[in-house]
Amino acid sequence: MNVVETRGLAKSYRGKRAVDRFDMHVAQGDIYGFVGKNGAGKSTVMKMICGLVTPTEGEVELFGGARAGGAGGAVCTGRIGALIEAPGLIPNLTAYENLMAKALAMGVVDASVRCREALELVRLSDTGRKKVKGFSLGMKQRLGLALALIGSPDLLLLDEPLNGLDPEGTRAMRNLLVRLNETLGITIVISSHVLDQLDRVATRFGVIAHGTMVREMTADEVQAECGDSLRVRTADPARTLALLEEALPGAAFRAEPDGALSVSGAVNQAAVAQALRASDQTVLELSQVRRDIEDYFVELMEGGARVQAEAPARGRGGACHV
Ligand SMILES: Nc1ncnc2c1ncn2[C@@H]1O[C@H](COP(=O)(O)OP(=O)(O)OP(=O)(O)O)[C@@H](O)[C@H]1O
Repeated sequence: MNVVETRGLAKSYRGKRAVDRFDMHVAQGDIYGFVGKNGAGKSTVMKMICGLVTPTEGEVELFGGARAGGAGGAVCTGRIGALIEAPGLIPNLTAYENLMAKALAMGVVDASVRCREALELVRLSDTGRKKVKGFSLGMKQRLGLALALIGSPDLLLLDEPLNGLDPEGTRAMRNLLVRLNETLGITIVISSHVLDQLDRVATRFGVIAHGTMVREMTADEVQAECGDSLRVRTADPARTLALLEEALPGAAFRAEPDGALSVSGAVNQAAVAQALRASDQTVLELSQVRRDIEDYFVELMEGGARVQAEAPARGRGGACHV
């Protein structure tokens, strides 16, 4: 079952599209890495999912039950915990008091027990009488997460939860998210503009550029696409490209800045070597390289931006595209 599915979702601010024709699919149990540059539309999408912002067009389906636009959002908000923008902590209260304030406002049964459990989960049980204004950024982020956990949500929406954390804080937060996902079965959507914060935890990725979904893929698909490629350098790159394109129809080629060719897809080193030998090319280099995941996502984000820039003016209410 998809916990979140959006269809043709769009949001305009003062006539300008922040999100457009946006289709997203988050399956139950996913840790969904939602990746996009600053201003790509991640927060706006997350706010529409949890009902904080009303879509201009399209719909959000949550937990398999359709709801059009912002209508009906209240039905599901109890099942969603969100940490979007600042966590809204009260600086003069302790961690426990902050949690209790929210739990009581939500009418949570056994509020005290639930708050202590949440503190335990985020490893803040030992903060006692310390006021939140004295917390580190990492502690505040973890308390923000504990606030989002009040009400025992099935889905967590976390907007840039790793922003500004030092390496230790980042690791603690990542481990915590994996624990919540694995032990409590919570589906988690985490947005970030920095991929290396996500690639160790996400099981699925969605890449957004200029408000539109560029690509969704599982972590395994990303690994496969970032798998080994070949680097070929010869004295005559243009001729080599023409030759390899003809000899290896299943391969994809990319010119590197130094004149080398990167060859990926259904191809192996022996096939390339054979094609080059057959044409009497002088081979300066033929080696296997692993593609950098960060580079791959940047290419996707920039590819999406190009598609967006080249797209003709659209009418309103069109079909969904991925
Ligand atoms: N309330 C608003 N009023 C007007 N424009 C807005 C509003 N909220 C967002 N926008 C615009 O919508 C676009 C998408 O913003 P959004 O915050 O969703 O992006 P983001 O991917 O979350 O960026 P960041 O990583 O910087 O948080 C931006 O151009 C932003 O300026």
